[in-house]
Amino acid sequence: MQTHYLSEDNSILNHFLGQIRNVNVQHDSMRFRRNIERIGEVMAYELSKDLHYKNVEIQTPLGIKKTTEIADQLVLCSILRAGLPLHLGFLNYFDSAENGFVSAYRHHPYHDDYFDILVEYQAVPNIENKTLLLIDPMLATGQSIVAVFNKLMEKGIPKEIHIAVIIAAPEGIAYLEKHLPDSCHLWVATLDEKLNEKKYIVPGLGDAGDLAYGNKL
Ligand SMILES: O=P(O)(O)OC[C@H]1O[C@H](OP(=O)(O)OP(=O)(O)O)[C@H](O)[C@@H]1O
Ligand SMILES: O=c1cc[nH]c(=O)[nH]1
Ligand SMILES: [Mg+2]
Repeated sequence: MQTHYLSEDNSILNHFLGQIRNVNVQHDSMRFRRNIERIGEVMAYELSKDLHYKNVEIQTPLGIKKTTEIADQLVLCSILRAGLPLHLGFLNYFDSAENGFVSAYRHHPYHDDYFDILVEYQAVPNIENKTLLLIDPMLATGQSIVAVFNKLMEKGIPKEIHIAVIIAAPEGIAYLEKHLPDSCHLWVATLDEKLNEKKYIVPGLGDAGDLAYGNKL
């Protein structure tokens, strides 16, 4: 797996990342969602440098300009709920992409310390031979992404696969390296220290889904 880290240079990306982490700012849920969306826009721009392009000629009012356009057929697929605002950011830039949505949640069948991932809802277009962007803001254990990835592969084999996350724990990256094909690209906006005993990312930001959409039962 080829992993790309996006926040190593100074840029406006770090400003948005600071706001989604900051306990004095992140509880403004409209700003939180908008910042996640803005991060999606920055990530889409960075990822676009790695796509394939075709030559085109554009007719302007005064002449013809030779330029390039994205040649790939993109499918954006995000994991509910927290993937929604990040998905929107990617879609703002990749506006002709097809879109898929898959649910995944941590299910605690016995006690708080054990969970498995349930993938129930799927609304996904044909991904065969296309460029799949799998989108989720948080890569903690990596189990949600791998569970969703395995479900998606039942539907077809994409030509290329990019996974885009905002905050990643080293444990999650190691899990993806073990369970996903080597050809996958992983795009990480920022790398954190570790997971805590509840498998939350430290320092992380807390629960991305709750911050975006409120607490759930
Ligand atoms: O790497 P993992 O250990 O699988 O954890 C990461 C998952 O946790 C979050 O979703 P969550 O389960 O909180 O659902 P939500 O978006 O509905 O809040 C996040 O958006 C990922 O999908
Ligand atoms: O730190 C974490 C881990 C899983 N899900 C989140 O939203 N945050
Ligand atoms: Mg959550």
